[in-house]
Amino acid sequence: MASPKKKLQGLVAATITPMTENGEINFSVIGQYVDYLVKEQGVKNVFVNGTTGEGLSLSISERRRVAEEWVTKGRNKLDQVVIHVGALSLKESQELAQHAAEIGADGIAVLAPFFLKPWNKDVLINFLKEVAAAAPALPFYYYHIPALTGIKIRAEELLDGIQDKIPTFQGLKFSDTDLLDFGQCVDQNRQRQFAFLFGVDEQLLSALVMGATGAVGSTYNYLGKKTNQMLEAFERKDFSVALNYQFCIQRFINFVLKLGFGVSQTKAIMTLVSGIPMGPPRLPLQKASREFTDNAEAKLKSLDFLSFTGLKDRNLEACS
Ligand SMILES: CC(=O)N[C@@H]([C@@H](O)[C@H](O)[C@H](O)CO)[C@@H](O)CC(=O)C(=O)O
Repeated sequence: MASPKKKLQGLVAATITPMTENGEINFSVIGQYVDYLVKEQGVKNVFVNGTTGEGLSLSISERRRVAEEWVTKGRNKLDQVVIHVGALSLKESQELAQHAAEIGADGIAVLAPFFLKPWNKDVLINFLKEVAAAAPALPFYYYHIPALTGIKIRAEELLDGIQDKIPTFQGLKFSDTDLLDFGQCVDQNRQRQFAFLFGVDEQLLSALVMGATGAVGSTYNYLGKKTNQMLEAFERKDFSVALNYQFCIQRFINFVLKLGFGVSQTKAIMTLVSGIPMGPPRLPLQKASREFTDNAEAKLKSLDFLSFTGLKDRNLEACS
């Protein structure tokens, strides 16, 4: 069984994989990226090679190198580095899981294989179990993201008895809006010390009420500080302040969702806010348009999410 080390909690940034203009991974900025998350956003956990990190668009050797870079650069700075090792091939997933253990990662996460699909819970568990067994000392997280995998097996069902099959099972990364399913995962596992990590940033407050112990998301790369303020307000039971923060964050996410928001746009926003060049995404994704970035920048400024003295006086819709 995995050593019951520190529980993964609080905000976890779903990391972006920085790329150069010609589509190669830009390893050279990852150290700077770690410092930015810790110092500017107060985020000390990362989820590497997931959706935001374009993990499934990288080669296996690239995924290994990205994981190594985050573990190395995060040493003594980050609390936990969790590596997503899901793949369509069980062998590749096992190789990545073993590699994560060798380099000293703090945990692994796996999503459901989504081309040749597991059609029921038992088959999916068998797949996850084989991957987890390749890294028997590492905490294992299931990455539930049905809108992208097309696997609709409810997380509640999957969690039922999961530790009997996967002794290293430590938690769930729940990237879905079904709060009934999420709530039941928490409710039915109260006796267990699982981490329940919510993955829909614009709905995090509702998930905290349901018992989320943390959150993994793309926006914590650049809205980590604001979201941490929401978590702090929730902790001290100042719910109206927490709601105010959530509404503010929603105003931004709602705005960009209407423009068309995904990994490419996350890269553009993060470049703008952090000043660290994240580069373009890899095909089949397309670079965010200039128009998108300009609109996102104006919105960030109007919400006071990006320092800009010009608007401060009018403070159109600033959040505090
Ligand atoms: C579909 C998707 O990309 N969801 C994001 C959210 O953080 C999402 O960007 C945010 O809630 C805005 O909708 C995360 O759940 C993804 C994630 O954690 C990952 O990159 O692994």
